[in-house]
Amino acid sequence: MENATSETKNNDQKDSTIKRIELPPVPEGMSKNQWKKIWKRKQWELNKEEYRQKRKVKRQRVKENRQRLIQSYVERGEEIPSEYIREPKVNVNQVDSGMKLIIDCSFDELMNDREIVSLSTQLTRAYAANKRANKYSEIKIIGFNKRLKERFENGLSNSNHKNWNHFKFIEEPVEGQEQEKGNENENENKNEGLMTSDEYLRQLDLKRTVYLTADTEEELETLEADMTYIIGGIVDKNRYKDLCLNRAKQFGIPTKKLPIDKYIKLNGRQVLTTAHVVQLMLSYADTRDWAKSMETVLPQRKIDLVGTLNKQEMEGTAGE
Ligand SMILES: C[S@@+](CC[C@H](N)C(=O)[O-])C[C@H]1O[C@@H](n2cnc3c(N)ncnc32)[C@H](O)[C@@H]1O
Repeated sequence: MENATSETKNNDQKDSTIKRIELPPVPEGMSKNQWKKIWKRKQWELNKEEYRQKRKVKRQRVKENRQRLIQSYVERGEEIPSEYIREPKVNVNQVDSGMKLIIDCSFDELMNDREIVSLSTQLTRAYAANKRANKYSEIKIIGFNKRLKERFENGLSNSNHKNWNHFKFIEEPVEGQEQEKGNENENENKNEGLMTSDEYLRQLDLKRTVYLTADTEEELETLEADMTYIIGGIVDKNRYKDLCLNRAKQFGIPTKKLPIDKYIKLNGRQVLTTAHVVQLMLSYADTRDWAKSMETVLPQRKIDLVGTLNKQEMEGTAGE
């Protein structure tokens, strides 16, 4: 044990790659606490790559040790202790949030190939988040066609997306293909069959549906069970302002924006990625705490820390 401790100490001492700079004097108009937080973040930014490397090496070491240990139990014919058996990546205790989410992916022609790949990755993130959430949501992907569908069927063929739990891909019929209803379709959209995204949006109950968009005035204050929230499935680097707002208007669907401004201050525009919005909704459905959800879901670089702390101090909204 002693050896292990001194080895760790030596490793730390040897680690000259981590740059540490003493806390400079507190800038005027800022509290010491605020400054400390900001300084900590700056130090982290400075050493980001080194930390990433360290984490990678450590993960590999832990993995190898674990495999060696397990192997030794197997070779001795002994039962593997429960602490070495990995928890499944599924949250077995999760309950239905009652909230339904739709990701509207009807924007193929507005994205380039890289953006399609990015959107597919975001959908896999949304699925992973839903699997782990304490409160899951039934999530439907509408407008599933063209390059996105191709990406899942070729590039991501191992993802087994047709069998994802609580996640349905509603395929669009391709031209000349007959509309299927019922169970014949072997993919997961058993009840809906093939359906265009427009058809899907048209049959929604407008009183129980909200299209989320950053381009509207009204804020989403809380989430209600039995409501359907639509999120735009597009990666557009802010090229198409009002795109989803106009789509919602076209179908008479009420629109709301996330109450970001009330809780945190963001660097740049308040337009989030599709995956972050799904994660935020799942987190809020569980915690009922916007500030906490935003701080855990959104990347640090996106949050303006000083602005956020000032805002929360002034408005008393931290953890509200
Ligand atoms: C990358 S954004 C797409 C931006 C696109 N220009 C549009 O018109 O929505 C992905 C989706 O996340 C949701 N979203 C992003 N930021 C949001 C916000 N601040 N409030 C509500 N929804 C937001 C919207 O549904 C949006 O369509």
